[in-house]
Amino acid sequence: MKNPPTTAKTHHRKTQKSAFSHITAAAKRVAGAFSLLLFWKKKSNSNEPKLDTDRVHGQVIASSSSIDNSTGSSSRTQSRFNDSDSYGPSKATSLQAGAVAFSIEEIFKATDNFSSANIIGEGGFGTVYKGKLKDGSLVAIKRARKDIYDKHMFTQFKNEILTLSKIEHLNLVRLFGYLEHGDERIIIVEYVANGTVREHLDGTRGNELEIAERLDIAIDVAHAVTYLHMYTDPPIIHRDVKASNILITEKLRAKVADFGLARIAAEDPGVTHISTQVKGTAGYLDPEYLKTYQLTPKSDVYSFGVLLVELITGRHPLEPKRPLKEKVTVKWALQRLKLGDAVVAMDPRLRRSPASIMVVEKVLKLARQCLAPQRQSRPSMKKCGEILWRIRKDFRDKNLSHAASASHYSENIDVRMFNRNMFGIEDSENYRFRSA
Ligand SMILES: Nc1ncnc2c1ncn2[C@@H]1O[C@H](COP(=O)(O)OP(=O)(O)OP(=O)(O)O)[C@@H](O)[C@H]1O
Repeated sequence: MKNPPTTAKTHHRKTQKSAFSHITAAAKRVAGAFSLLLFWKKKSNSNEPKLDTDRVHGQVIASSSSIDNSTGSSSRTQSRFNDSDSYGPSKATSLQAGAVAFSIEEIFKATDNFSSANIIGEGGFGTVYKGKLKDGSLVAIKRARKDIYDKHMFTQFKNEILTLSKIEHLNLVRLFGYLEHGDERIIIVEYVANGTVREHLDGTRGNELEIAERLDIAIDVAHAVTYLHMYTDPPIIHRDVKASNILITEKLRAKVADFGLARIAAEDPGVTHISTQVKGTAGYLDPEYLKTYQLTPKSDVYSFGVLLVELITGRHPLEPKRPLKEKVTVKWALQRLKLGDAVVAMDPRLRRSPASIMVVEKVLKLARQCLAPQRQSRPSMKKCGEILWRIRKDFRDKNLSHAASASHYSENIDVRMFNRNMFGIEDSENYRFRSA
């Protein structure tokens, strides 16, 4: 891989800790930790195991009503995990004294008192500001909307930040820290200058990504998520892989953002999933996760499949204004693939060439695997990265051979031009006749 997963602070999990201690630690860390970011809706009173869905800023929160929303853990989760806390108060306090805890003065200074001139976005969590820290580093400062404040959840979220702030990967947006001050809840992350993949695909940013750039972005995302699945300790399931969570650098490389929905995965190899509320974004949700509430890394693979289709078609996963057959983009695109005319699903803004059409077909084939209804049939994220690498190599090879034959062709043209000038041959028919 071009960017092999590396880190200074996390390690490949080599040691098999006891299943119990891992699950216990994971459960406490994940229990409801990210509900704040989701604008968690208040508890359902029903004990019927039904699926409630709610939509906030395009996000869907679907939860079994047997779930205890105050902790964010399901009854099923609780039966698997107990309540001991690996981040006891003293440990948390000592860690909070580190770089992850910011002061309000630092944030005021960094954002020029939350000047509207520094606003760079608005999301489910609240307003996002661009800021500059004392040491000159640029950061994105995410200020929670006050109406979503929930102290209990934020406390747990802080614990999660302690874990996530240790994660470093070229293709992951670095989480620097947080601030809790009065009714302010703020998260500080690495600033990424060039908008989101969605903005680029929508044409509101940049000059429309070319197929090679889209391929690079897909590879970057595959690396980032592979890293979360395989090389963090404990493993992490992102849970919200989507085009608007992929930030783009000035060099058009991708960084996966928004660990707001991340879950620490169960590490015991015997535990294949964790049971949890269904959270994520409409159009990206793994159908098996929706059905069973069981979250595995393959749920990210499913969302990644949707992202691949987005990159190829340029369309949003759900396109309500389109004709019936085209409303669900993955269905439509995979149908075109099945009919042998994948090129119809190709973003009309992409340049058509034998090489780019080949990429479209191959990437859609990979997307089809990622979108398999049964998670066992989906490839791992690592495998996705490897397949994309091969596709990129094939693309480059094909481009090279195309360029070589084009230069051969242009040499012939030069000869023809020379002949035309020398022999006064005016039209191609004559040329063909005379040169034969
Ligand atoms: N690290 C960052 N660097 C630069 N810009 C960012 C960063 N994070 C967010 N933004 C900008 O702020 C916008 C809102 O981001 P945010 O993560 O709050 O919401 P979202 O992911 O777009 O939506 P949702 O919260 O509903 O998933 C983004 O679309 C992006 O333009």
